[in-house]
Amino acid sequence: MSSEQKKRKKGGQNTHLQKRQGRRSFKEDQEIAQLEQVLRDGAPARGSDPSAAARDAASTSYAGARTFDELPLSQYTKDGLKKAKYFTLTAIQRSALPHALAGRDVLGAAKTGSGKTLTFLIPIVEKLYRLKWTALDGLGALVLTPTRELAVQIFEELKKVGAFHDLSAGLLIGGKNVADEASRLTRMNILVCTPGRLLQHMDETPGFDTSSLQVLVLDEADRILDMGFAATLDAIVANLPQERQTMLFSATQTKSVRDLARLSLTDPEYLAVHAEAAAPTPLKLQQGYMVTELWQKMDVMWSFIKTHLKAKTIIFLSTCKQVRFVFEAFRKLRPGVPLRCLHGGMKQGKRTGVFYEFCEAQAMVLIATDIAARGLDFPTVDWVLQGDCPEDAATYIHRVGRTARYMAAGHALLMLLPSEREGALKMLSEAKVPLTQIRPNPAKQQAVSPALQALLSKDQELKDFAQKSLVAYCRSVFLQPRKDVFDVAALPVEEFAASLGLASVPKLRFMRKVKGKQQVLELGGKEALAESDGEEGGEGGSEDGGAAGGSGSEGEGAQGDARAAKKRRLDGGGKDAAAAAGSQKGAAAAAKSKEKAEAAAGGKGAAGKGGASNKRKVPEAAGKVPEAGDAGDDDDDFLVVKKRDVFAEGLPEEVVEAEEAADGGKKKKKKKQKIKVGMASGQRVMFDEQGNALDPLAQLAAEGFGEPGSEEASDGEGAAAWAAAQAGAGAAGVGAGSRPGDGLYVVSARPEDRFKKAAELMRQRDREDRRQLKELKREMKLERKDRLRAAAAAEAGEEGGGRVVTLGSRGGAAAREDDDDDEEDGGYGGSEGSGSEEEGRQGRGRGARGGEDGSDEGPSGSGSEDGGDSSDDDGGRGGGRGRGAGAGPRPEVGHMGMARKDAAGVGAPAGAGAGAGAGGAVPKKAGKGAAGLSLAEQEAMALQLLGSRRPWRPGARRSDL
Ligand SMILES: Nc1ncnc2c1ncn2[C@@H]1O[C@H](COP(=O)(O)OP(=O)(O)OP(=O)(O)O)[C@@H](O)[C@H]1O
Repeated sequence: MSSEQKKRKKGGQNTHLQKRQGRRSFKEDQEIAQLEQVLRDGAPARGSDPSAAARDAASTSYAGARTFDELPLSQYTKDGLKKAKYFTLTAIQRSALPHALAGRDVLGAAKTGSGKTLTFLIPIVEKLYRLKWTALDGLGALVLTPTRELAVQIFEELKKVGAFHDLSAGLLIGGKNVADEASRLTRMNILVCTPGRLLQHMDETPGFDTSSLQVLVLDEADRILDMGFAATLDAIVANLPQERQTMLFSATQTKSVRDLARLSLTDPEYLAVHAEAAAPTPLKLQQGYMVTELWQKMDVMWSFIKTHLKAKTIIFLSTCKQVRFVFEAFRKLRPGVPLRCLHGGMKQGKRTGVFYEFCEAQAMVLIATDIAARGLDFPTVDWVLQGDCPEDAATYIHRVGRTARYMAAGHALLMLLPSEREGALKMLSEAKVPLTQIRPNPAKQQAVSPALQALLSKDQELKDFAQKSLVAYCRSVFLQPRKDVFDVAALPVEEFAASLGLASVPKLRFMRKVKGKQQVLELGGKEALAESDGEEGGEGGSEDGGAAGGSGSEGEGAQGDARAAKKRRLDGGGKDAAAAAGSQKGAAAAAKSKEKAEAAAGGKGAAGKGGASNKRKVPEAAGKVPEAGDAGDDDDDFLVVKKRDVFAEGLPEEVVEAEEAADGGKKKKKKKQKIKVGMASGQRVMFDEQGNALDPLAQLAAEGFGEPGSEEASDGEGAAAWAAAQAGAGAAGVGAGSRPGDGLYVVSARPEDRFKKAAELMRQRDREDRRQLKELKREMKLERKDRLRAAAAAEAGEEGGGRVVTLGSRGGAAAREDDDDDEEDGGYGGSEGSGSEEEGRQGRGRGARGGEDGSDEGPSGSGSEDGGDSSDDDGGRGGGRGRGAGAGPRPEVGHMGMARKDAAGVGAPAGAGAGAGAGGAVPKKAGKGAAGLSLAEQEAMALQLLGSRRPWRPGARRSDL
């Protein structure tokens, strides 16, 4: 190292040391002084909306700023924003940032996807910068979020905003090793965390000091303030200094004075930028609802998926157990689009993997609980389908807010039971949610129940899932506090069970049949809960929170609270529930016939076949049911009844029905292509280089069976046969003799011999295939083990302090200084870390696509199975061979479910996944052709081949002969 370099390095270290001691460069000091002055002099008037102010370049006021450059921000923050391509402010940023930068308490409310995250991250980073915060100053800011995924997402955004700052940030979420996290907490300046884990550290980690905290942020504030987190939050706040800046953000903001008092806000600025808007949901979001009988739900969801194969969709269901069952069942039926699931019962690594995978997918269906309802910024989601009615309008707004984010458009469809229709529509219209009724297109509806029945009869685990799913759903309805919407007595449980593929209804102790109708027992809340908990083997549905009345913890470590809250609610609400259900009986019974008639009209698909009766008629022909090869054609056809704008009520019902009938009739005539799932094809199908299916004999011939020069031809028998054929081929009935080198084929004279030989050869190849497949599986198993080991190592590394990052790449010396720690701890420093992460993401993305390829191209082949299934098993990190992607050398990258570009994920996945899919698949057309030929026909074809004047070459079509 030259002396100049040494000097520079020393200088850099000195600078870093100075910064650690709170000393800044002269330039930074100057900038900070200037910023302080502008913020003081130009602060917007209290109670004003800065976005309404006109921008005056001459004035010192920064109210009315339209771009980040016009705000009094440090150059480091401006550079970070520029690097992340953020230039102009969104509405909430225009309104709230000027107040927040001035250090005021803020209550920000704005529609989903409108940029609230930056609105609180920028002031945090700026405040700590202006205070010349250093590692020695400890914790300066806390961001609380209700879910782990949201915390991860905010942490990523923080890395962008703070890319050029010298601040350390950590991610504290449940599911990690607390002891390891503890060792590093003291070094953190900014923490993004879920409440449960933070409180745990406050209770258990010696030296975790929050006394100098400057900023507290509650993202999804109404959720954190609600019953589920109440006790946790109160305990956290009790540990924080009174004097601090507090900011609350949500699309559905709380105004409850009681809530705000708990946080001791000081003269907060309430900024609700879309309060006057016609709707609380994004403008470009098209929203519809569909009335569906409970027993039609599976069909409708399946049909929706099958008719939106190219879309990116989130399906929300009430409970973990429903999500698990629907995911597992649909996955086995291979709809033709990758499926993933997300719920609180999953391990954290898997959850994070699915989160990133769904972020990157082009077309995918994510089946999720309300754990995914809030804050998650999945790019380009096309559809949000709510399979179960949300517990309240806020949940509805957050769920649909996963689509149509920022400037994008999106679609949302809500499925309502006839018994929920009136109450839910009233609840949503009070919240000003614009909804239009949509009817399913009967011609596009597919019944899935027969396939489910078949699956469940063979798969005990899936059957258990189905039973638990049914119980969890009924219980969630039973526990819903809004009795004007949810009526457990109105649930047609038997028909529902049949629609899930169950032969009988599992025991529901909280419901009892009385005179053929299900009625809620007049049980006390606790009793009901105890019974239903016991029923599910103690696997409480509390993790699903949402459905259980909104108090669930979403698996965030506040389960104690959730359970307590649930019990409280039940104590007070159980009897109410029973009473309400009782009082609803009469009205419900009266309303039911009308509702059912409407539902039957609305859901003519299955109902059309099943009639308008309430009784579930499970379609008889199991073959009719969804198959991998079934058309998943035009998006929206399922929802758009022909010649009808479903978002604008139009044609009279009779006309539509007539059209539907006519259409349906036509469609029925079309014979559907089927692949017999699970049935052995009995035939090997081979493909030439162009991918054309070849019949076995042709393939054998093409590959040189009996060909001169080949083993067969060169052995005595082959040569003799050739000679014999030359001499008197006609006598042998072959007539195909030719000289070696002509490219014609010489075979044994007797067809039986030839077939015997061919059969033996095929058997040999089958054996070889099986061996190779076994080998492949073994390799994949080893890979998976390696990956798991790497992931475990990464987790262990990361658990050593959650995720930690030093914000800022300019402190090169700092980054270097911390490098050792970062490696050891599974953290990573500054921009280098994010760079490799980006690469990793790409790698993993490709891996995923490899899996998709495998899955899509080989519906029943081994390749597809390896690709599709195992990708799910692994938390959906790509499929096929591409799954090796997870094993990157940097543990932190592995933990986040991402792979490095140089890992197997790039080269191998698509090719391997697709290859395996194609190789193992039995495409219908080819399989049928081969299977359909009798021995004599095959013989005739062989003769035709053998008698051809032109040699058969791989790649030649049969018609070329
Ligand atoms: N000023 C901006 N310019 C460009 N894009 C932005 C800007 N601010 C935010 N975004 C982008 O808009 C998207 C939504 O932002 P964000 O997640 O902060 O929304 P939100 O209001 O918090 O939504 P939710 O209520 O669902 O939590 C993100 O992808 C973000 O990168």
